[in-house]
Amino acid sequence: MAAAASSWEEALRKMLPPGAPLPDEDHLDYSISVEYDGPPIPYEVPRIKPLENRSSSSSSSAAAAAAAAAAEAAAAALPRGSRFARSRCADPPRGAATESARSSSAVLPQPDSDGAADASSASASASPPQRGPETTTKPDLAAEPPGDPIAGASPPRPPSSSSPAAAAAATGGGVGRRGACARCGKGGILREREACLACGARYCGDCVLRAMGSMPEGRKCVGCIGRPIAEPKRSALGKSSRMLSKLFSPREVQQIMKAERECAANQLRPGQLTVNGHDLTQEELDEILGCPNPPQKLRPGRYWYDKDSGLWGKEGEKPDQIISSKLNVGGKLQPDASNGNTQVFINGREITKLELRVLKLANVQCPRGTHFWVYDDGSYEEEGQNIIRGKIWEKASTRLICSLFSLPTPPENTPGLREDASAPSSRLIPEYLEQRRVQKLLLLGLEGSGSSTIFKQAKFLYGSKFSAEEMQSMKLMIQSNLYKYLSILLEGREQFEDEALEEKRNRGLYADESHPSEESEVKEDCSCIYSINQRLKHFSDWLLEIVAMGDLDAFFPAATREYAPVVEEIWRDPAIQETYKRRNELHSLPNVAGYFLDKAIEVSSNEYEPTEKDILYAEGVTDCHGLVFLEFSLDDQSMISDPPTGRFDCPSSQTKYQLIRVDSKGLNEGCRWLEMFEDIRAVIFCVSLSDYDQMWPRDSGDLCNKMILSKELFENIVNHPSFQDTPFVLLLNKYDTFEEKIDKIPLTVCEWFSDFSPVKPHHTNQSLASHAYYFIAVKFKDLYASLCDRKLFVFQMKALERSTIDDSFKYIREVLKWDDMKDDNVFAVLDESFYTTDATYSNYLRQDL
Ligand SMILES: Nc1nc2c(ncn2[C@@H]2O[C@H](COP(=O)(O)OP(=O)(O)OP(=O)(O)O)[C@@H](O)[C@H]2O)c(=O)[nH]1
Ligand SMILES: [Mg+2]
Repeated sequence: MAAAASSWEEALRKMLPPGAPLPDEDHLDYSISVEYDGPPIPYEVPRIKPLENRSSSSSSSAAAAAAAAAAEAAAAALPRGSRFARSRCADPPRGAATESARSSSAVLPQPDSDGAADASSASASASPPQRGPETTTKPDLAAEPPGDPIAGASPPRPPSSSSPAAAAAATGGGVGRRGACARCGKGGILREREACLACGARYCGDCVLRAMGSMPEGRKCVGCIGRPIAEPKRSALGKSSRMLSKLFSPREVQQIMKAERECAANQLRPGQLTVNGHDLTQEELDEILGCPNPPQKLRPGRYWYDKDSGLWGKEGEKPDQIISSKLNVGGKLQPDASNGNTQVFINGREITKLELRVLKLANVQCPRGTHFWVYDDGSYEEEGQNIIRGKIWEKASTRLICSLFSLPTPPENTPGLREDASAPSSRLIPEYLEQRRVQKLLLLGLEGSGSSTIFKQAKFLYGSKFSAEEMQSMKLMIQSNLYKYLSILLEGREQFEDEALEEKRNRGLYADESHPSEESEVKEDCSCIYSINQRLKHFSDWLLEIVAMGDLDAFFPAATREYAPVVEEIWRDPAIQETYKRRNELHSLPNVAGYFLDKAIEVSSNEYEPTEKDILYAEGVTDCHGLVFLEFSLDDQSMISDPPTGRFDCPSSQTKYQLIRVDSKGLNEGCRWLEMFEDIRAVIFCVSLSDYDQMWPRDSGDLCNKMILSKELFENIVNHPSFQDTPFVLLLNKYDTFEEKIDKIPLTVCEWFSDFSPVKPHHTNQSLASHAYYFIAVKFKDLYASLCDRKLFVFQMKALERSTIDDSFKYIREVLKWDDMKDDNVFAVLDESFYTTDATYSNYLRQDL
């Protein structure tokens, strides 16, 4: 055991930066991702072993066993062959098994004594559910050994305050530890539980069937049957759990879930909903819930509803969904229903700023004072004009824009749904599931950080092709970039020439004093290695003038072919080649300049078609107003940690992602795009590691270190109100260039990193680049924590290597899962274990890894 622990420690030590202490069980996290590319590990990664539930040992030793098993299980969450070593830069583990277990809790919120678990336990104690009439119970359940878990026929029993264990469990104190089973009083917070949707009492796998019986209304204690569910649990309705799938066949689970969703007791009640200012009656509620396309995830609250278009939203907010139109429910739609202030109206409602912007993007003319009439198929006309001007949601691009900005679109099959009205289960259309599963990822970064390369790589990777139109504009962009690169070189050449001649002159003057006879020689020699001939000089002056006037785009690429031979000639000229050797000093010259200038003639030809590599290397990406987006799926089977098996309630194993890239100009211009995004799942912020010695002009024109500019942009984005609760992933890009550079140029040239002083201990063979990488990662993490007191996730990448992009998206997917778990509170996940949130956590409990 000790040997195993020390080998784990050794393995872990190799992954950490030299000198970093081994992580402490309480502080371990996964938030810096590094790729483990060492040799295969010579030992088995520990895996979970089944817990012996029926052990008669004391509760404390059972708890110890449970903790050990959970620890082991958590260690198994590092999948065999995983390329992601989860490492951390603080404090020591004791053996990797316990360590990984802690690491999961480090990513997740710690138990909170006022948390949901307690709340529901407390509610159980405050109002103990009544016993069902058909229930018979045994006298002392705490003393009773857990029976056969499949003994569904055994009499169920709700938690009873007369049972000491249950009472202790309910109050969260005494023998019953937090999260202990409300029936047998055993187990701790790490044990899996099923909770009653009404009273919140939690039961272990051995007791759940006895407590809940055949579940005619889903997961409720027998005594709670007929009672309404607790509202916070509404989102859990119909979502099964691991425990149920262990206890029942998939078909039975389906039936229980159907009952849970559809039984009368679990539905909303009339007084809970207000629509257009009127409380709904039972009939109106029935009409809403029974319509072909009812509101999804309906909760008690105040809503507005536009009968003509079907638009539906929360009072004072933008539309949220499009439901069936013409329902006879609620009062009259008020102009201020959604709190709009645009002076543009749809069916009498003043629309919100966001709706107006999207309408404009969709090319709908809507000056102030316009009153539209919009019908449920999206066709619209101006009030009183009787001419249908088009259909708002007709174009796929408009639907995508709506989806990017979280505005609803009618389901594709809206008309067809009417016919299915009689079948209640047809309401659970997969499309809604799909919609729910779209995750928006916002990709940002300073100019040149690599965000468009990442975007393009994702496009190549996940199968979406560049259209002919995009290819054409990519070609024009590459062609005109040739001139941009050339102008940077020519400008640099002029500067180097001036400096060289100046130096020569100074040397000449010096020589003049000591050797007056050389004077005339020096005066005559006014050329140097950076000098070009008159013809090229003429071209150079002309080009630099165009650039200075900002007219480059007007001249090129129209002039591309005409000047291609000159470009080629200048590029090959020794003076330019000498200048190119000093490209480190030409900060605005991208690394790819040489690549494209080398093939100037080919690129300039009419027939030129950019290759995949050209597209990747090209700076920027063709876009619309600085915004590009891409929709793709990741095969959930390829998760870093494997998904649970047998997920019967999740038909699609593909989560859709929308990758949205806003270019740096869009960010500079008052972040105008950012405020339009609402439900961004994660902000992916890209930083070029190799920027630490680069200078870049601020808006004011003053030069500033580029890493500092990245830092400032990062701070602005983190502080942006749109992203207050959004997880951030930092992609530290261009690690390849960074590795090359770091040995030549010290990291301390950037003042933010002036305290970098690596000490290389003997026991690791980590490179300077890897030290420096960690240092930068931790700088950003500390900065982030100081701004918002959250954890920043960091990923190292080389965007030109496609595999690192794939890995980064898989890492991001994991981050989203961790974030989901955080939202739902891991203890709730453990206790209620709904599939929607447990994909990662389930690995800690699986036995078949
Ligand atoms: N060596 C190296 N070059 C990279 C890497 N990632 C991107 N580049 C290059 O860096 C340059 C800038 O990358 P972009 O993706 O265009 O940067 P950006 O963030 O989109 O910046 P703008 O397009 O200027 O807004 C391009 O020439 C890329 O080919 C990398 O990991 N390593
Ligand atoms: Mg770019």
